[in-house]
Amino acid sequence: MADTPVLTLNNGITMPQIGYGVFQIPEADTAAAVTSALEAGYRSIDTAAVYGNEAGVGAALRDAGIPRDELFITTKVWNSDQGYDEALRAFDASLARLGLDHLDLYLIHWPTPKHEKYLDTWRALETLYEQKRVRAIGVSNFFPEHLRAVADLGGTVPAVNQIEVHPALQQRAVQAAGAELGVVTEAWSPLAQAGVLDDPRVTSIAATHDRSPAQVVLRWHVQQGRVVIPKSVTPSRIRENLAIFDFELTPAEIAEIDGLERDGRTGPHPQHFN
Ligand SMILES: NC(=O)C1=CN([C@@H]2O[C@H](COP(=O)(O)OP(=O)(O)OC[C@H]3O[C@@H](n4cnc5c(N)ncnc54)[C@H](OP(=O)(O)O)[C@@H]3O)[C@@H](O)[C@H]2O)C=CC1
Ligand SMILES: O=C(O)C(=O)[C@@H](O)[C@H](O)C(=O)CO
Repeated sequence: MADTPVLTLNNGITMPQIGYGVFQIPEADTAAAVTSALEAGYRSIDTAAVYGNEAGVGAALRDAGIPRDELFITTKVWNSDQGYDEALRAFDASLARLGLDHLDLYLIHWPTPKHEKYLDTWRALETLYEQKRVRAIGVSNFFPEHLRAVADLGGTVPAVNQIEVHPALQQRAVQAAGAELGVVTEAWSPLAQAGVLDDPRVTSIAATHDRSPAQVVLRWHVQQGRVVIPKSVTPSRIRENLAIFDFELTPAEIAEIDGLERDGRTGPHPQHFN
């Protein structure tokens, strides 16, 4: 297994700092893509019920024969399954598709504030956690007010908030609110779906280190303590994205990449996505 650094979550369990994301990989291609990732050394896989490819992830896991305790598998409850009973049922369906008997991390995919169900959904995740069917529970696309509302329930604090973060959208207020509560930030679309890789500031830093632009952007994330889950279906890129733990950006280089911020959201806005 590749020597991937881990972060310790607020319940004491560890999570690899890099994982492999499978959004937009068709179900028919998912097993092969995940197999490439596992062969490259990834042990953390990020999927979601709505991606429609949990069964492909499960097939690759079964074929790989890697001991279950070396894997870290995340999936997410979709918006239409929010609510206490609905989320419990959605969890069972995801586990069945994955062919697993427990998950490492289960996330509420979006707060969908209009429906006002995310607190009930959170209580369902707490039940699953208490039953030891999932090793950690968290949220995704939560703004500070959603995080605080969950924390104010007085039960389990989310271990992770998976949000869109990349050089063009840094979400510092959301990250700070999470840090205050002990919530690790996991960056989705960490490469801005490749939209920041040809910026001259990134390519110049990459040339200095004899690395690719993607490696520089992923390194910018991990040096700031975030988990990253880049997606690629290209085996050489899958390997390249994992090879980011043997070089270091200087504080000036980090600051230069910080300068790419431009409110460059690529996905839906959490306040309006239901
Ligand atoms: N919680 C949420 O709401 C969301 C979660 N996610 C999660 O985050 C993961 C990653 O996000 P995603 O939107 O896929 O975007 P990424 O930022 O990971 O970018 C993926 C794109 O970058 C390309 N790419 C990957 N590596 C390289 C490289 N080394 N050099 C050049 N291009 C590269 C890929 O191309 P190619 O595949 O052709 O190689 C693909 O087009 C998802 O798969 C999913 O797991 C994503 C969106 C929302
Ligand atoms: O990829 C995800 O995890 C998402 O939630 C979104 O990208 C979402 O599915 C979407 O694309 C809605 O248009």
